Amino acid sequence: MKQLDIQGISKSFHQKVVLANINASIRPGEFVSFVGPSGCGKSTLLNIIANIESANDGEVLFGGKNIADQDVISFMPQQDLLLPWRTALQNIVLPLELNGVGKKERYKTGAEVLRQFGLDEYMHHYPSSLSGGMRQRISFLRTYLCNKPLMLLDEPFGKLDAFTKMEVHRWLLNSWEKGNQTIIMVTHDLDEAILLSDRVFVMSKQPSTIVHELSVNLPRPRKLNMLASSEMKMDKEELLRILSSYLTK
Ligand SMILES: Nc1ncnc2c1ncn2[C@@H]1O[C@H](COP(=O)(O)OP(=O)(O)OP(=O)(O)O)[C@@H](O)[C@H]1O
Repeated sequence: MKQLDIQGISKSFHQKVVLANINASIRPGEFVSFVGPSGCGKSTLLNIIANIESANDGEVLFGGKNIADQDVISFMPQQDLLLPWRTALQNIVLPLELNGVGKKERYKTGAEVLRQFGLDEYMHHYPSSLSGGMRQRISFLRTYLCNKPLMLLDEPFGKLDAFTKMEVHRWLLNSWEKGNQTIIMVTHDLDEAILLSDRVFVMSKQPSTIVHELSVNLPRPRKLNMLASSEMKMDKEELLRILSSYLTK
């Protein structure tokens, strides 16, 4: 059963073809990643799914209907877009506020997720006094608290050090495996793509299309120690082989 259907998406900027006929079907509750060379159009594809950019050709359907007509997406873009006049806590509770959740309840929820992320000490800090990695985690939590059926994440953890990234991966796996949210993530980190995803789509250089689809061999529930497993190694070798063959073309 498919939930999200990306059908024949093409996109050009100034007569230059960036995306050329992208097709992918994603099941409800699936976690998929897109990887590919820098500048191949991964963010552009997410922007089109989120209806921030329009495609020149093709359409994106959710449940068989145009996704642009439905309120089903939460989106974490590469730039954190935190509101500078709001503290970390006030930033992450914004989606709850927009959904009419009362002040006491939204601050309680916000404080709890900040605590789980080890950021409670910074809850009353403004974005300008936070590190890039902290801002990225706040931005992720704000997106997560939108609680929509489809979450789009554009390089969500690229600024985190290895240790913090592991903690966030553990948290995300745990919370996502309990729910039924569909996630599409763009990342440059192949270990991250394999550890978290059900499938990894590989995109080629421009004009970019999907050149490979890896069905990840790791069982669910995923654990961080699977990073050292033979299945992980096998999947990573497959991705590296495909990526390197397209990089030289
Ligand atoms: N609004 C725009 N106007 C003109 N060109 C654009 C615009 N947005 C993106 N591009 C171009 O489209 C191409 C794809 O950009 P995009 O940011 O989608 O790539 P990406 O794969 O996400 O890159 P990275 O991995 O480095 O983040 C690039 O050549 C970029 O310059």
